[in-house]
Amino acid sequence: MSNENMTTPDPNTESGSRVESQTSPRPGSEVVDSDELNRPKTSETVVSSRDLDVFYGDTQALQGIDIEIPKKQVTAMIGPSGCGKSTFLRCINRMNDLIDSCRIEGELKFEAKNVYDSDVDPVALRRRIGMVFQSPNPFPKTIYENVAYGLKIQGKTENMDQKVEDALKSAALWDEVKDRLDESGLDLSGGQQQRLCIARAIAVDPEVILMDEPASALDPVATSQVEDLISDLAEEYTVVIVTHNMQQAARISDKTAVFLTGGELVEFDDTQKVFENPESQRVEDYITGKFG
Ligand SMILES: Nc1ncnc2c1ncn2[C@@H]1O[C@H](COP(=O)(O)OP(=O)(O)OP(=O)(O)O)[C@@H](O)[C@H]1O
Repeated sequence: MSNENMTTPDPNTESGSRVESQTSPRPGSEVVDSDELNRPKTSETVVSSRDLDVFYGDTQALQGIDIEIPKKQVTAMIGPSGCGKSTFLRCINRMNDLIDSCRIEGELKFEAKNVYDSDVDPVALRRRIGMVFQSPNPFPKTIYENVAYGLKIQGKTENMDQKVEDALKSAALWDEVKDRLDESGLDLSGGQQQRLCIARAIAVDPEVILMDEPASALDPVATSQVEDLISDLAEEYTVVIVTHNMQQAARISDKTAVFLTGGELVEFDDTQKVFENPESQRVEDYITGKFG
């Protein structure tokens, strides 16, 4: 993904939000454990926060968030509308810097470094922590140029064709577009456009990919393709995904963080544990659809 895109919030991340209605069976019935996802468990933490508070003006959006996000796994953030999921996601690569009223207290580390230290360059940070938004937002350029753009910005132009091909293959899009690389990215279907945006994000070889409801604008077939892709991506990258869809969190994530109203992180654990045997009654009530 280009730096421009990574630093430009898509307005759609802030709008059109909805909580998917609960359907039977309970989301936990679809939990797939990490072994089935073919991901070895790692205890290495890549992103962590300690006592993180976030305010928009006088309104507190997140309260005292402590979390340790493991490397090369999928971590899902779920919870009712307005509980602060997107706010937390945007803290990780400092997208909230773009919001004047936003103030952050506490610690948020990427690897060993507090990302809010004064010597951290947010643009450089966003090269290592890419982002994919709710609505696919390809540039009005060719498919090839969409993927090559970030590489060009970074001056990584050697073996460009191969890098573009590799990114499109990693995004499970190559076979569908290899004969039309010179066509506009905007001519692709919605699901293809979202995979193109994922290819754009991974072309610059980030370590973490943040995804804010990446499938919510897609039809069921495209959603399923993107879900499969997210699972595959975790072999190479750390993925943090915000989703309103609890079944989706249960299907594709290793870890689940449940935020509840008031900006509290109420539970964070293995996805299977959260959906099948949560510690908190409030989480149990939320995932069984008693509120939210
Ligand atoms: N730019 C902003 N300015 C002021 N308040 C904001 C801003 N963005 C979010 N908020 C407020 O912060 C709180 C958390 O919002 P956030 O978007 O992080 O929640 P969310 O859980 O992602 O919600 P949703 O699921 O509806 O997308 C909400 O009360 C919201 O109104």
